[in-house]
Formats: sequence, C-alpha cells, structure tokens
Amino acid sequence: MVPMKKFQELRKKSNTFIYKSYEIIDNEEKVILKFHYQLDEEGEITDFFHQLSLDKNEKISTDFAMENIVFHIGMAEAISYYKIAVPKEFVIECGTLNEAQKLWFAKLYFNGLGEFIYLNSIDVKQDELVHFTSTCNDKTFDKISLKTQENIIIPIGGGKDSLVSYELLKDEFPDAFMFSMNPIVASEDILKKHPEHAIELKRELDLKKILDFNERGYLNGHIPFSSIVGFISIWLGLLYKTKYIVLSNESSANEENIIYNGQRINHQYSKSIEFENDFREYISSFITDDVEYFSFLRPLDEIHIAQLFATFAKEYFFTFRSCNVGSKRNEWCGKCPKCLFTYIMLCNYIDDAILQKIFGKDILDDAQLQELFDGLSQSDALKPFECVGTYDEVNYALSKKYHSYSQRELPYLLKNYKPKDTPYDLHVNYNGQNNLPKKFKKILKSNVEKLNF
Ligand SMILES: CC(=O)N[C@H]1[C@@H](OP(=O)(O)OP(=O)(O)OC[C@H]2O[C@@H](n3ccc(=O)[nH]c3=O)[C@H](O)[C@@H]2O)O[C@H](CO)[C@@H](O)[C@@H]1O[C@H](C)C(=O)N[C@@H](C)C(=O)N[C@@H](CCC(=O)O)C(=O)O
Ligand SMILES: Nc1ncnc2c1ncn2[C@@H]1O[C@H](COP(=O)(O)OP(=O)(O)OP(=O)(O)O)[C@@H](O)[C@H]1O
Repeated sequence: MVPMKKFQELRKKSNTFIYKSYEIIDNEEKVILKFHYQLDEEGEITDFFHQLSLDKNEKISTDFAMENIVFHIGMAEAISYYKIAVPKEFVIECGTLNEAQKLWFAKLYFNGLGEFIYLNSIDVKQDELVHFTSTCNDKTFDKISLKTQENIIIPIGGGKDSLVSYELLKDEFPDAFMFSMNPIVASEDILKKHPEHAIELKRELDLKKILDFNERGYLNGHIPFSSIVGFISIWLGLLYKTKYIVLSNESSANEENIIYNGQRINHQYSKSIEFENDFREYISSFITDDVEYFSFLRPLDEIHIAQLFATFAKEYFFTFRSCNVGSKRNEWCGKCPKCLFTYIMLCNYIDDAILQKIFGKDILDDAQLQELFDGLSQSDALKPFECVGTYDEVNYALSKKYHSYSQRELPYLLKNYKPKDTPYDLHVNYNGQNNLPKKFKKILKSNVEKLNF
C-alpha cells in the first residue's frame, strides 16, 4: 500500500506538470523534434528534455506547417514524465486545447495509465486525475491539409503481428513503408531487408532523470505506448505523404485484465478499438483528414493471426521476437507471459522441433511456468499485464494441442490440463467493430480463406 500513500503525499502538495515547449529542427540531414517539460514541486523545478530524430531522405518532404501534429506528439510523450508525480494540474504553455480536446486527453491519461493506477493501488476517478489548462490561448492550430498517396506505413514492433500485416499487404502495396522506433534487433533485421522503405526513428527519453525519480520512490508503471506510436505515425504519414497508417492490433486487445474501482484496467488500452475509434475521431477533427489510422488485424483473433504468421511469414521464424523482456538482448526470455502465450498460439501450426528451436526449449514442458500457465488459461486468474490474448484463445489452442498427443507423453504443463469440450467460437468478424477500408478487408478475407482450420 506504499504507492497509494506516495500518491496521496504527492497530491497533497500543489505540484504542477508543465509542457513548456516543442521545437522543430529541420536541416539538411535530419528532422529533430525537441520537447521540454517541467515538474514543479512547490517551486522546486525539474526539467525534462525529450527528443525524436529522423534522418532525412528524398522521400520526406517537410513542406507543410507541422506545429499542430508536433505539439500533439508532445502531449502524448508527456505521460512518461507526468506519471512520476501524477499532479492534478497540467499546464500547457505552448498550445491551446479546447474543452473537448482536454476531455479527450483526460480520458487517454486515465485509461492509458489504468495498469499504473491499479498496480500502485491509487484511488482516483477520471475527472480527478488530471486537469489541463493552457496559458497561451492565442496559440491555436489549423488543421493540416496536403495531398497523400495511396500507400501505407506499417509500424513494426519486432513481433509476429506487424509481420503478418506486412506479408499480407506487400503485393498490393509494393512501396509500403515499415516504421520502427528505436528498433530492436528483430525489427532492424526486417528493416534491413527493405532499406528503401524503412523508416527508423530515434526516440530519446530523459531516462536518467526518470530512473533517478524511480530510485527516490516516486511513482512508476506502464504507459500507453501505442498512443505515442499513433501520434508519431500520423506525423510520418504527413512527412512521407502516405495516406494509411496500418496497425496490427487484434480483437483480443479490447479485453481488460481486471475491473478495479469500476475502471476497466487494460494493459493494451491504446491498442483497443475504443482507443482506435477515439484516436481516429480526434485526428480527423483536429489534425488532418489526409492520413488515416486503423488496425488491419482487428477482425481477427490471435488464433487466426498465429496461423497466418505460420503460413505466410516463415522467413521470420528465427528472427521475430515478441518477448518484451528479452527483446533488448534479442532473445526469447522463455519465462514471461508473452513467451508462453506466443508459444501456445503457434504450437498447433509450427512443427514441434522448429518451435522448440525458435524458443530454445519446449516451453510447455517447463514446470516453472505453471503459475503463468494458470494465469493464461483459467478464467478466474488475473490475466497477466502483457500483450496476451483471451482465455478462450488460450484454451482453444491448448485443447487442440492436447488432443494431438494421443499416445505420446504429454509435456509437463499439459499433464494436469483438462481440455475444454465446449466448441470455441473463433472470432473472425469482418462486420464487427473495425475501421478497415474496403480494399483492406478484401485482402484480409482472401488470405484468411486460404487457411485450413
Ligand atoms: C520494454 C518494456 O516492456 N518496458 C516496460 C517496462 O520497463 P523497464 O523498466 O523494464 O525498461 P524500459 O522500457 O527500458 O524503461 C525504463 C524506464 O523508463 C520508463 N519509460 C520507458 C519507456 C517509455 O516510453 N516511457 C517511460 O517512462 C519506464 O517506466 C522505466 O521507468 O516496464 C515499464 C513499467 O511497467 C513499462 O512502461 C515499459 O513499457 C515500455 C513503455 C514499452 O515500450 N512497452 C511496450 C513493449 C508495451 O508494453 N507495449 C504494449 C502496448 C500497450 C499499449 O497500450 O500501448 C503491448 O505490447 O501490449
Ligand atoms: N518500437 C516500435 N516502433 C513502431 N511501432 C511499434 C513499436 N512497438 C510496437 N509498435 C506497433 O505497436 C503494435 C503492437 O505491438 P506488439 O508488440 O503487440 O505487436 P508486434 O510486435 O507486431 O507482435 P507481437 O504481439 O507478436 O509482439 C505493433 O504491431 C506495431 O504496429
């Protein structure tokens, strides 16, 4: 319960978070965005400097007024610094938001910090968490209007999902761009294969200061990373004159981990359809109509995505990394929920020997993973705070795998597992909540139809 105490202690003070400025440096070699934030703890000021940089090439044109989108990238990036002391007052000194925009960001901060609120045992309601005020009411932004091409940018995370999108779309869009921010080795390997279509962006947090605050007992936790990718990718769409930003978020990202204080706590909030719908509306209302953001894989569940990966993305079997823990060392850690979950999703579609070579072991035979296994497969357990799918998806895959053993000895984790007899309803829903333009839906459908269930 210490964090709640820390939260109360921090909120008792009249602390303020300040978005001081953004700066655009556009020279021959690079476009650099610099952001300056401050935490004002009753007069004691800490400055934070955050930076994004992009190498220039002939495909980029900076021939438009980009203040609007850059200011908004700064609003999304601020959350990494804001979360340190979560002050109620958030003062914006470099731009103006109207009431609807303030409410929009209050919702993003509240839900995007849901896991943080839960794990720090914080008791706060959406309208109490953060209060935005602007001190420069004359600094408003016009919407950006420019001509974009029928092309796509696919943000690449290094895991299987964005690779599926790329593989399914590359024939229709031979000039598709792949964008990776601070690419891990797995993403770099993919970008290197298509250097003329690679967009690599360097993101520099003021990490030393964040870590210093962490050490001093200030608050820490998960932030809505995908919302940051979202605003940055809209900027890239404008720079590269590209109409579509194609995310690879699946239907199960909509499911919460737990309900806490009436709040749906979802680790993947900014990958959910709720966020996607809000984001699309915000972009078209306040930023631009010329770049469109949607998730290509939204109609699918994880089972179909895994089978698409196993069928169409074989060349990446030994390079993709979905594990966030091991990604910095370019390995599967073999111990985290994401490793176990990815293994379970793929185990019916990739040969056992190959899968064990990819992961370095038969993960289903690792007795130490029993607790995680239960967390993923039992509906009364707390779903891990990671990018993992639903209990139904996990149980569908496990039951199918279980039955495939017939006479062979079961691996440790399947020995005590009771396969589920109720038929699992696979969630392919092209008419449900998704934002796929018609031609993307057609491409997705035709590839899913090639799968063999
Ligand atoms: C790689 C990773 O998963 N990191 C999460 C982890 O952070 P950790 O301390 O283990 O290492 P670092 O990532 O190096 O962070 C060091 C400190 O810096 C802070 N920080 C980091 C990135 C950032 O954008 N802002 C920051 O303030 C961080 O708090 C540390 O103090 O645990 C953290 C706390 O739970 C997570 O916040 C880190 O997550 C990263 C932001 C990250 O990139 N995560 C994505 C891989 C991720 O979780 N994606 C989700 C998408 C969900 C969404 O709604 O966006 C997913 O795949 O489900
Ligand atoms: N560093 C990054 N740069 C650009 N886009 C990213 C980055 N990290 C994540 N993304 C985007 O966010 C999406 C969600 O990330 P996530 O890790 O869930 O997916 P993934 O890496 O494609 O696959 P997997 O679920 O197997 O890890 C990715 O599909 C990608 O579009």
